Amino acid sequence: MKILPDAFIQKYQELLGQEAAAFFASLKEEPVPAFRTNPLKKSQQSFSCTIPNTDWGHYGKISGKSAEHVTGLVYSQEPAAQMVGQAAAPKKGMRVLDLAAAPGGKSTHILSYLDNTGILVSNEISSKRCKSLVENIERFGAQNVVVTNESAQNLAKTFRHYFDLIVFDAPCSGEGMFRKEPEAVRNWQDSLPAKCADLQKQILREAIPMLAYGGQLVYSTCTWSPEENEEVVSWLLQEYDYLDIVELPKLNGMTEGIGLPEAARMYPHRFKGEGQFIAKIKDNRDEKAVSLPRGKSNLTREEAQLWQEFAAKHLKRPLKGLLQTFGANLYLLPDGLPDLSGLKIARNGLHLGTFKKKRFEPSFALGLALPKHDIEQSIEIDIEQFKRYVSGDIIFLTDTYPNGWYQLCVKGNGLGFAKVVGHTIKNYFPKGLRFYA
Ligand SMILES: C[S@@+](CC[C@H](N)C(=O)[O-])C[C@H]1O[C@@H](n2cnc3c(N)ncnc32)[C@H](O)[C@@H]1O
Repeated sequence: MKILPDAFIQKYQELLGQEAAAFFASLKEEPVPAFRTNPLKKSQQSFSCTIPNTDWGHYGKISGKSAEHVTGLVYSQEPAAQMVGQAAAPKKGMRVLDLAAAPGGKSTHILSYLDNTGILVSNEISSKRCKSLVENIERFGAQNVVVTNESAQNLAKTFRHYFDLIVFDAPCSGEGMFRKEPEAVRNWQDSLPAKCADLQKQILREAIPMLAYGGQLVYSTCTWSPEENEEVVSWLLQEYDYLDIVELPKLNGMTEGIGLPEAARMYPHRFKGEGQFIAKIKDNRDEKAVSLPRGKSNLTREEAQLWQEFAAKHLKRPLKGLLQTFGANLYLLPDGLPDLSGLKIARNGLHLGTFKKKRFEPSFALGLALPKHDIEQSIEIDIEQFKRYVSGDIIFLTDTYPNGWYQLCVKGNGLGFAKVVGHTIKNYFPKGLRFYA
């Protein structure tokens, strides 16, 4: 790690008193790698080193080139960040907004809880960061998520009082990332926390109108500065008299917020992970249903027929939701969304495939999202074939299969659709994702 700024040392010396030495020593240690398994994938594996008090967390590193990563069975996320999704823990059927979502750690965790019920709007303001968010969401394989590329202010025009839960993992001074990202140390200045706090309050002000009556908000940062944490939460509670703070259980070495015991802090000398702050807030008003104009299907009769033919031949169960096209691409949106036409959309629900001159070609995303028992035809490939396939090669078959579309599976989980022609599987692994394993 880079040398800590003097002003940082002085600030945390004062704040932590006798604990400061242990805190500074922990910042010299290596970061703690970890991952979550994905309960949406039907072929599970057992991994060692479980993180206590979590449903899916494990300590350790999983290669980004492994079949487990590429099929979305695991998502790498350090242990303290895992506590944010856990604090949010949406119930099935909820409408959830992840307001600052890229690259997707909290969103994929939320999707694990929702279990393909309800709706997640996963939003990221930066279009560059949105790309990795979409990739990570697709790999995770959920059918109930839309990715938007918007400011909170614009989102609020569409989603007034809509979300049962909003997770705001705020842009922050990133002190908790000092061990993982040397740049966070380089960028730190004494004045940075106050600047970040101003932005956090502004975004919260824009986001609050999207909270449903009786809804919940989880606010988190990966920094320790009280300005961006307890002070922002206290401001929020003062500004909106219908918001209350909810007590978070202090697990695995979490500590209470400073002067705000309901909130949780994670320091690496106490909690095995990086730095994090979490607060959970509840709108204490009575729940009240709000009706918003709904989105509509826009398929032509020919498109609807081509999709139905494909679905009848290849899928064992009909997919539920709203079908919409964007150009030649067909998407499935979760039921119950308002009309999204005023928003910049990065992923309009589950990408089902593409219409090509009188035929329908299934997408990579669909083959990742569906479990093999929901698909008529699948082919299991071994690890050597997996390595060749992800590098862009075709696969030679020893058995005979009728020509057509098959879901490819590795270790039991989908790796997209591919076409069998004679004794070969043609390569449909997206060019932008190819690599040499
Ligand atoms: C801590 S990161 C989010 C990490 C993410 N939740 C995860 O778990 O993978 C904060 C995000 O806030 C976004 N951001 C920056 N300025 C913003 C703004 N004005 N409104 C909304 N989001 C913003 C950043 O682009 C960044 O992706």
